[in-house]
Amino acid sequence: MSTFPWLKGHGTENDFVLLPDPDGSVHGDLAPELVRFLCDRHAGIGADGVLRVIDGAKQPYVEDGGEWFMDYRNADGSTAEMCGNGIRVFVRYLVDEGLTTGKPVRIGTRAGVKEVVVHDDGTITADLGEPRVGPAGVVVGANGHQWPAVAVDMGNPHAVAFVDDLREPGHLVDQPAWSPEEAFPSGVNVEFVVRRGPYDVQMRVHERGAGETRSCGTGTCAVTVASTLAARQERPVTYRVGVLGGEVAVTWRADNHLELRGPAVVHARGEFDRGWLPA
Ligand SMILES: N[C@@H](CCC[C@H](N)C(=O)O)C(=O)O
Repeated sequence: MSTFPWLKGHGTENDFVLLPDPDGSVHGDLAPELVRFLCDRHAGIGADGVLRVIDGAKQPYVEDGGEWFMDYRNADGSTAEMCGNGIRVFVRYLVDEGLTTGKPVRIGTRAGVKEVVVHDDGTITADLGEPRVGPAGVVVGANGHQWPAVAVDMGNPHAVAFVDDLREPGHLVDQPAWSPEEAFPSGVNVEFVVRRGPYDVQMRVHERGAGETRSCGTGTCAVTVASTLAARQERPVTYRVGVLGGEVAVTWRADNHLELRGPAVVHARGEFDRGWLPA
C-alpha cells in the first residue's frame, strides 16, 4: 500500500503517532526507519513513540494479545514492553472509533495484558500490574551530579532518583549514566523527583529511546513506588504526580497493583504517503 492512515494523540503531552493496522498487513514488521521518520519533529510528524493498533487475535508477538494489542515503539525505533501514557491514548482511539466501550477493555502489550477503564469524565485508568523493586545499590548521574536511585520494573525498567531541585539534572539531552551497568542490561528510563507533600511529587524523566519527554506513565508509577517506600507509607496509597505536561493520579493498591489515571486525547489524523520517505 503506498499510503496508510495515521493519527496523533497525547497523554499529559507524552505524544504518539497511532498506526491502525487491524490484521497486521499494513506494516508487517514495522520498520524502525519508518518509526524514526514518523517521530522526527522536524522532517516527520513528531512524537515520543508509535502505537500500532493490531487485533489481539492477529498479532504475532505475544501469546495473549488481549482484545487489542498495543505494538509500542520508541522514537528511536526500538520496542518497549509497556507505555502507561500510550495505553490511555490507545484506548481513547479505540473508543473514539467505536472499537470498544472501554468498560473495561483488555489491552495486550509485551508486558502482558492490562485492563483499562474509561471514566465518564473522559479520564482513563490503566491497571499496570505489580512493580518489581531492585536491585539495590543503583546510582544514576547527569550534569555532573550523582544520586542513589531506586530500581523499579513496571514491565519496563526505571531508576528513580530523589533530587533537591529538578534543575539539578540539567538539560537531559543525553541518557543519564547508571551503575552498576548490569542493573539495566537493556537500558533504563530515569526519573528525577522532588516531594511537594506527603502524597504529592513532581518529576522529570529521561526516557530510554526517546530522550527527555514531558511525561512517562510507567515512570509516574515507579516514582509512586519509590516515594511510598521512602516515606514508609501504608498501602493503598494515592499520589498526585506532576510532570512537565500536566498531572496524573497513581494508586498503589493493597493487592500490590499500580493504577494510573489521567487524561488522553487524539487530536489529529491524516494519510501518509510512503513516497515522502527519504530514499
Ligand atoms: N512514555 C511511556 C514509556 C515508553 C517506553 C519507554 N521509553 C521504554 O523504553 O521503556 C510511558 O508513558 O510509560
